Amino acid sequence: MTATLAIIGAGAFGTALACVVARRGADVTLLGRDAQKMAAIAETRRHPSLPDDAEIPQNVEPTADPARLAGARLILLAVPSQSLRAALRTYTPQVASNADLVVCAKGLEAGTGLLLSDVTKEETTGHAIAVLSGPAFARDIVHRLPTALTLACDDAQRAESIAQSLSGEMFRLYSSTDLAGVQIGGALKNVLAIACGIVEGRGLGDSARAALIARGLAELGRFAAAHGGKPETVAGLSGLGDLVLTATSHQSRNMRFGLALGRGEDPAMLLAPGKPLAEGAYTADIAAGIAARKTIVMPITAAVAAILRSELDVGRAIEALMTRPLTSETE
Ligand SMILES: NC(=O)C1=CN([C@@H]2O[C@H](COP(=O)(O)OP(=O)(O)OC[C@H]3O[C@@H](n4cnc5c(N)ncnc54)[C@H](OP(=O)(O)O)[C@@H]3O)[C@@H](O)[C@H]2O)C=CC1
Ligand SMILES: O=C(CO)COP(=O)(O)O
Repeated sequence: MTATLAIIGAGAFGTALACVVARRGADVTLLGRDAQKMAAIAETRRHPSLPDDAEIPQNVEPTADPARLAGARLILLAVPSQSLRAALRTYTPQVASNADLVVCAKGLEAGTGLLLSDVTKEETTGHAIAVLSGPAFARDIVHRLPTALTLACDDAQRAESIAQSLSGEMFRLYSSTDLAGVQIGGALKNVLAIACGIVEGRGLGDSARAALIARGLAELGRFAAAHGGKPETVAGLSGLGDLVLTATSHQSRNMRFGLALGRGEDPAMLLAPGKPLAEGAYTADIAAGIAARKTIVMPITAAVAAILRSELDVGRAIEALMTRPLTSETE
């Protein structure tokens, strides 16, 4: 089988995306880095991070052989944000020069503060680069529950054609040209989900959560605007949509991470190797640094970053947020 679609990163999301595309009848290469794990997925047609009743279709080829990327014309990048640059360096030499690349991770790069599309641009030449983001848990996707996400690319026609080729049964993609706005929504909602988890873990009530979502969305909007993102993107699937999902569901790893912090667990222990991925724990510090340099008002993001650096305890953070000078809601 030579698949024209390949996914780099065989975690929960990469595998769910493989399932959705394969159900349309397309052959899919699912590339992971651990040959043993990939052989087990190929044998059992199950993924350890997905429910047992989610069978991986036979037209998905789980493999650890990068040579299998050669025939693909559309490649989804579904590794965690901080692994993206390394994965691009390892795998893109095997990728056809006319393949389109779709970034599916949600974060900013530590050290550079770059959007992941810009990391991809730096590490590749000549490929069209798109991003996929929006409210959808891997489990919901594999269970064929209705989901809607945004596919963004600078080139509107390319965004539409990639959205067409990935959309499937109960998996609906809307196209956009706002690469920055779509990525910033996906990255920052994880930080705000951690904040909402903290609020719930502390037992601060539903009113506090609602206030945090609204004021968090204002932060997300200011950060997006400073990077050229559009207000309508912030109000759409990849902004408000994903923020509401992640900040209110215990399925979210970022929300669960915040819950544990709110109950007093040590951030370092929660980030130890082998613990579930919480992208917002990295994004908080990166975004807070950018906000400080560019003077973007982001008190919630700054508080989450300070809690994670153990510079502020949760009680003091809440007190500081509630005693900030009163301002207009639109500032
Ligand atoms: N899970 C979800 O519901 C959703 C996730 N996302 C986003 O997708 C991204 C991935 O998340 P998710 O799949 O859940 O994470 P997981 O932790 O389930 O999986 C991450 C996968 O990436 C692999 N990986 C890490 N580094 C590399 C590398 N350098 N080269 C190759 N593979 C690598 C890991 O391999 P190994 O197993 O060998 O460690 C693992 O299989 C995140 O940015 C997340 O925010 C977006 C929407 C929904
Ligand atoms: O991005 C997601 C859903 O849209 C997944 O969120 P978590 O990474 O917090 O589980």
